[in-house]
Amino acid sequence: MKVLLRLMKYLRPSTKWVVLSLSLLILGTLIDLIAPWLLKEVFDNGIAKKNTSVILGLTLALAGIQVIKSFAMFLQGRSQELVGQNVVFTLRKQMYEHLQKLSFSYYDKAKTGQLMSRMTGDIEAVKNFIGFGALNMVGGLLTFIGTIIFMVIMQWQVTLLSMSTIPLLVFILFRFNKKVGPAWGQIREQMGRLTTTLQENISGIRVVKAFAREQAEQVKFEKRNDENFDTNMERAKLEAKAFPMMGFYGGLTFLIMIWLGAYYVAKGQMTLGTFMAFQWYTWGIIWPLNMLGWQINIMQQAIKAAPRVFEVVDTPIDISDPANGGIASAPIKGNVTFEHVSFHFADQDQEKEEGILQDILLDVREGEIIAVLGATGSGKSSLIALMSRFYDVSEGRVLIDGVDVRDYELDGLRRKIGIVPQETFLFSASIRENIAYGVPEATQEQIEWAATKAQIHTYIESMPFGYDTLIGERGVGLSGGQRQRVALARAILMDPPILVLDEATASVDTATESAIHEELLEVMKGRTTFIIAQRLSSVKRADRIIVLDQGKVVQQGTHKELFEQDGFFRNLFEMQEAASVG
Ligand SMILES: Nc1ncnc2c1ncn2[C@@H]1O[C@H](COP(=O)(O)OP(=O)(O)OP(=O)(O)O)[C@@H](O)[C@H]1O
Repeated sequence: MKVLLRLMKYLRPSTKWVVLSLSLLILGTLIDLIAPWLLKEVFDNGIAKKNTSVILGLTLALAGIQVIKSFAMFLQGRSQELVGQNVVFTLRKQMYEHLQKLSFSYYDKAKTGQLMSRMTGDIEAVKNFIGFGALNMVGGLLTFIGTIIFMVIMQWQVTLLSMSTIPLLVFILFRFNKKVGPAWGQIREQMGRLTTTLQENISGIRVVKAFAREQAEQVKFEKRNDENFDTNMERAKLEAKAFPMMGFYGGLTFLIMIWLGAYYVAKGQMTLGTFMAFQWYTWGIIWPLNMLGWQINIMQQAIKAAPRVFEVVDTPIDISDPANGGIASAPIKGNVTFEHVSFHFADQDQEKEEGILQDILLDVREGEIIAVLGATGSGKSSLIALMSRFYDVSEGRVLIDGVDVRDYELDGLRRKIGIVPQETFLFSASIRENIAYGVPEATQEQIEWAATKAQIHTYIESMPFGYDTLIGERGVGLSGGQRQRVALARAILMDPPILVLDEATASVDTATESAIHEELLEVMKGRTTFIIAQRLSSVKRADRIIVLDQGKVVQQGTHKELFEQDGFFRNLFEMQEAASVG
């Protein structure tokens, strides 16, 4: 009920269309109720009294109201669809906007397939109810009640006696509603899991093929498909049990009405016209009840689908602008301070697990080049993520130019930090659009300048369509290193005071890496740059190197200072030296 009430709130912006649709529905129902009455008059006042002008007049009246009804139903269908589409539009917009605002913590756990299924199938189920089922239910109810009233006025004994089967019909419907609800809940959930399996399979198809796991994947998918098939069959079984029974009791109503009606006509307690009208009216009782089965289906789907959408929309946004809107980021120069920073992920058990970062103290001057080294999983990427507020610190503060990052206007803060992430994501658009992603208004010269700095300009020029070359969603047509260079150009183009290169040259060969670093020297000038790297060759230009180990800074200093100390840095140096000699 709560879900339905919440869904009804989405109708508010379309109030005038809802009112129009309802009014037309009432008009259509009234016409349906008047038509059998006119038929009764044709028999009783036309045929019985052999009055042809009454017959003609009433037939014309019947035709007239049918024309009006057709027109009303056309308009009603249009306005009803508009109401449904408006609700879908608003829900989809709300969900998409909310997804844009949710933080990394949410996406760490979110399943893409589930989100896609909620955005499409679940919202569609809601639309079917709002834009079709709900109003039809109201229409059915009006027809049902109106028909009984008209019939009782005409001949109450036959009406009440022929309706003796109705309580049974209502009982069947009640039971059906109770059982079909959970089935629809399962079906919606299974559709989400099915889409997730499909999405993961397609995204990971290269791994699937490389490990020859197609057969196993097929089995996994089949299992999900089977589950969905079985639940749908269970639901169909419920329908198969309920609907024919309803049809049977409906038919019985009709039979009783004919039998009793004929009996009453024969006894002279009912006119032939009323008898004929009753045959028509009976459908006004049977039809809404039979339709109610389908309408319950539509309603239950919506009741189970809507909470899946609301769950996303209701997820609290944990990282957002400060309440006062935040400090403008325009003057940021690039001084970065980590002040006793500790960090753990939201789902970590703080009692049992150590923090990902522990009591980090770091002061980076504007324009300084800082290399961050450390073993895999030591917390390098996490440290950097705190600057852009991809996550918020658990303790301490991260300051940029002396201001806590949580006090800046969020978008502005992020635009001041150009990041080349470990994993490059390119959109299915042209190379130009991909490079200009952060600065869509950039000129061709600016884009080419950034591409040159990232050592990718010459390659782009050599492609048949140059900067207009379209790349697929995984950067089809580009190698791993080339993709990384496009991502590098994207960050450079933002002209940020703080630049973060997270293993940004890990996928390029050593010659290209050294060329990129030569070019980057100029780019890095005047910018605070964080270089996360495993290769020492990438960090040799750094002013200072910090070494992380299990979330703590264990070494800090210049190349020379660290080389003179025993520790991770010298070990790494010696290992890489040995490897290059070997
Ligand atoms: N979303 C997450 N939830 C929980 N733990 C996480 C999450 N992301 C990373 N971790 C853990 O946090 C630790 C630090 O990860 P981080 O990515 O910062 O390491 P890193 O030094 O950058 O590693 P690499 O060099 O392999 O990229 C790792 O132990 C990792 O398992």
